[in-house]
Amino acid sequence: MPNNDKKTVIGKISYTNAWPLFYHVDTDRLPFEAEITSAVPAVLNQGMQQGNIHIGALSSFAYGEAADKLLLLPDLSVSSDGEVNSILLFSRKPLEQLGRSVIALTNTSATSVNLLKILMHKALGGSPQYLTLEPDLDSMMQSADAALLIGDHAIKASWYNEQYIVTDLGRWWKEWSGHPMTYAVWAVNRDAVLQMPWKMSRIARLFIESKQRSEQDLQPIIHEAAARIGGTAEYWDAYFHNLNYNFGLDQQQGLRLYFRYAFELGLLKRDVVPELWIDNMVMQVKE
Ligand SMILES: C=C(O[C@@H]1C=C(C(=O)O)C=C[C@H]1O)C(=O)O
Repeated sequence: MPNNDKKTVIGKISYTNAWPLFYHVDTDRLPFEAEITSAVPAVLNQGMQQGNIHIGALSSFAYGEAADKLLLLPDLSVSSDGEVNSILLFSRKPLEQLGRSVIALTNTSATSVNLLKILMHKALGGSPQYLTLEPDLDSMMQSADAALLIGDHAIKASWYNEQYIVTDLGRWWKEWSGHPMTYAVWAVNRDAVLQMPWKMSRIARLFIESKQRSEQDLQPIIHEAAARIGGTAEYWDAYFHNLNYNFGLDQQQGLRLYFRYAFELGLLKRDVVPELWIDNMVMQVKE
């Protein structure tokens, strides 16, 4: 249970895709102590589920697993309406031939690995064998017919890959389901909301302000991404503009459907209806 006297901990996705919602978050502006912990989604998911991180970003699937402990913050997500460009399945064979194959999954993700399972099962009628491995394309492909990578690992692999077929999971999901896909959400611990609501809403405001400043001017983020990860400014400009950082009705419905399919396949224990924390009130997303 979060302790009011302890430092508030904010979870930050280390992948570039989430930068616009974190880039301008400056905890020095807060009238209380808060620290940011930056990690790949799988690590943040655990921290949020266990209550060691009070507020921040996590895989939407991990929110679904712990919806009884967490509430969603409104208007924040990492989503795409079709191609995402950084959730990629690299394969030796075309998709249709992967139904009985061995697929290596990155150990950094929760949403995308379960999205792949849903698509493989429901869209393709397949039941591959899955292995969870460190996100390294070459070593993953030594023990599998296909490999799923996300985030900067997927982006870098897409730059050097010459031999594998690449399937974009955002595009596959959109073509099959007709909906956008939400990969990351921003959530807050329910106990933290009860114990320190004003601190939590101050931090939630920092995310919204960061999003607004990023919308006004993406240039600093684009240039830092090119300098740190590689690639051209044009690449990053297109990448960030393609992602959607809202959590509107379209995204909510897409996520609700994803949760339903995950429940039907036994990947989630409950059929989760996302709940938002808005103006100190808890609201269910519209069905
Ligand atoms: C768009 C992406 O979304 C990410 C995918 C996640 C997952 O699969 O669990 C979690 C957080 C997001 O940052 C990406 O990593 O490329």
